[in-house]
Amino acid sequence: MRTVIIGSGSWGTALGQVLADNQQDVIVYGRNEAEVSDINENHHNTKYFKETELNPLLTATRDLSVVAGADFVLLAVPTIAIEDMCKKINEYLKPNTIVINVSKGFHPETNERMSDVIRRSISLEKLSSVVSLIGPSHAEEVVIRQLTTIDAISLKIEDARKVQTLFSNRYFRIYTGSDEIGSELGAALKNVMAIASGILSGLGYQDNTRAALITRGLQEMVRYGTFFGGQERTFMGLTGIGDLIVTCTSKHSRNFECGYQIGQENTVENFWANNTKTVEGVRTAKIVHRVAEKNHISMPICEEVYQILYNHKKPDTCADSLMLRDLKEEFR
Ligand SMILES: NC(=O)C1=CN([C@@H]2O[C@H](COP(=O)(O)OP(=O)(O)OC[C@H]3O[C@@H](n4cnc5c(N)ncnc54)[C@H](O)[C@@H]3O)[C@@H](O)[C@H]2O)C=CC1
Ligand SMILES: O=C(CO)COP(=O)(O)O
Repeated sequence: MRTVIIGSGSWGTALGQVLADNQQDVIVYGRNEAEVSDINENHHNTKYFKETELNPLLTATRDLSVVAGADFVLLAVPTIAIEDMCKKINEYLKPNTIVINVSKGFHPETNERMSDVIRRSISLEKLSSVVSLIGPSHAEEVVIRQLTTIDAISLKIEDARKVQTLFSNRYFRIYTGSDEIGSELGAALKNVMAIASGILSGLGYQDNTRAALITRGLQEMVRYGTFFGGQERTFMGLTGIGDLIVTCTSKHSRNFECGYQIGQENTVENFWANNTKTVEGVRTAKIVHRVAEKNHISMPICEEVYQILYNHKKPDTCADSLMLRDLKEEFR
C-alpha cells in the first residue's frame, strides 16, 4: 500500500515519518525546494524541526505526478490550499483512493468543512472516502515520538479502520469514529480558543482564567457543533476537549503564540504586519463570526477574538466585555 503526503511542512513531515517508522511505502510531495532537499539529503526539515534527525527512509519529491498509483493521499497543506490542491491531484488519482484530511478549519469563501471541500473537488469514482485524521498532536512532539493519540473519522468506517492500521504504532495510537461534523467542527473551533488562551496569557492572566476559557470555550464549541448536527459526546473526545487542551496550553501552538503576541502588545497590528506562519484560527474566527451571527448562535469568546483580529478592539478591554455580560444569559 502506497501513501503520498502532499505538503512538506511540519505536519506532513511528521506524519510521513510515522509511516516511515511503520515501514510503509511513503513519499512526501513538497513545492518548496529547500524543504524537499533537506529531507532527501540531510534527513532533516530544519525550517520546522531544527536539528531533529528524521527517519532516513522518509523521502520527498517536487513531482506531483507521484500521486499516480497511491492508495492513500494525505493532504497536509493549509485549509486555503485544499481545494486547489485537490483539483491539481485529481487527474493523477486512481479509482477508489482514500484521501486523508488533516487540516483544521473551513474553506475561506464557502465556509465548508474540509471533508466537504475534498468531496466536491475530487471526481466521485476516484474517491473511496475522506478520512479526517485529527486530534491533539503537535508535529514538534510527534516528530520526536512523544506518545500521541488522535482520531481517524470517516463516513465509511472501513476506510477509517484502514487509516488506523496504517498509522498506529507504539507511540501513535489511532481511534476511529464517524461523527465527521462534530469532529471537524471541534478541531476547527479549538484554534480560535487557542488564540484566546494566548491573548489572556499575554495579558498576564493565569490558571483560573485559562480553566474558565477552556471550559466555557468547550461550551461554545458544543453549541456551535450540535447546531450543525455534530454529536455532543464527540466534543468530550480527542477532537474536542483533547485538541482544545493541547492548543490552549502549549508553547508549540501557533494559534496560542499568535494570541500571546497580541495580548502582550495589546494590539493586533504587528501580528498582521509580520506573521508568516500557518495560523488557521485567524480565518476560522472570521467564519465563525459570520455563521454564528447569521444563525443566532451565542459565541461570546469567539466574538471577542474576532473583534480583536478584525475590528481593532483592544485586547485588555475584552475581559470586562466577557465578565460583565448580562448574567441572565448564563444558564449553564
Ligand atoms: N503542525 C501541526 O502540529 C499540525 C497541523 N495541523 C493542520 O495541518 C494543516 C497544515 O499545517 P502545517 O503542516 O502545520 O503547516 P506548515 O505551515 O508547517 O506547512 C504547510 C505546507 O504547505 C505548503 N503550502 C502552503 N500553501 C500551499 C499551496 N497553496 N499549495 C501547495 N502547498 C502549499 C507549504 O509550502 C508547507 O510545506 C493545517 O490546517 C494545520 O491546522 C493539524 C495537526 C497538527
Ligand atoms: O492542531 C494542532 C495540534 O493539535 C496544531 O496547533 P497549531 O496550528 O496552533 O500549531
